[in-house]
Amino acid sequence: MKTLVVGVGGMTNGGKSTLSNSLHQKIPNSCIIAQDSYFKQRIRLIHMVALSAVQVIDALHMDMMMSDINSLRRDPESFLRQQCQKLEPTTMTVNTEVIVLIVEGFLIFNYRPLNEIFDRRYFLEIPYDVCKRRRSLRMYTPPDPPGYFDGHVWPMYLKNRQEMESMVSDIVFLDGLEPKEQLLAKVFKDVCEELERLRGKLQ
Ligand SMILES: Nc1ncnc2c1ncn2[C@@H]1O[C@H](COP(=O)(O)OP(=O)(O)O)[C@@H](O)[C@H]1O
Ligand SMILES: NC(=O)c1ccc[n+]([C@@H]2O[C@H](COP(=O)(O)O)[C@@H](O)[C@H]2O)c1
Repeated sequence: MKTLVVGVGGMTNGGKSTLSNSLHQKIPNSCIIAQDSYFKQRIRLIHMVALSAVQVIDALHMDMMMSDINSLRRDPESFLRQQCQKLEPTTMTVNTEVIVLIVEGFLIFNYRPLNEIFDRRYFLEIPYDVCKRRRSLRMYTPPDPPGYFDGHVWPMYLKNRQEMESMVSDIVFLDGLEPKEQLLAKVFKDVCEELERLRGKLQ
């Protein structure tokens, strides 16, 4: 069984989870692995002053994330049977030759081993003021302290983005201001075309 791996990256509040969940709903035999589920526990509990450390790849258990992704690619059926509590609810029937794995997160393109396995890469971007407003409406654990967005989140986004652009070139940038339905239609069409190509190759 072949896995088509779709990366949905982007800045905080760019709309990654929204797009990934809608894609998952629309694509039979798909599942999501979200980078947010791999934050280190120590970082979650850390005192506010150290929150800058949260915006970097070292704050995440990328080894565990890779291990889950590799297990899923090796044997989707048994992986999903074991992990169904941990992953997003799945529309998987598994009875297929290709499954679509949607990997979403704010630093998915900043980790080389993960980067290498994507068949398609998308990056959702929104302007500074929209990002700041959307983020101010969200409640994180731990919550953002005052001044956190301008002091850490935005500067680290700029730094991580620069690093990403020096590492990867074939990213499709998406305007996160576009209506959700429009973004979904665009990516869905693209993924369907890729699936057709892949199925053609497998025959
Ligand atoms: N295309 C869009 N247009 C307007 N608002 C959006 C869009 N996509 C997501 N949102 C909103 O932005 C906020 C953050 O979306 P979310 O998908 O959780 O972002 P991320 O996973 O990138 O942090 C949510 O309130 C969501 O409803
Ligand atoms: N889910 C967690 O355990 C956790 C822990 C620390 C920070 N965060 C925040 O999550 C953000 C990334 O997620 P979004 O891209 O969904 O905003 C980071 O900017 C970080 O501040 C999440």
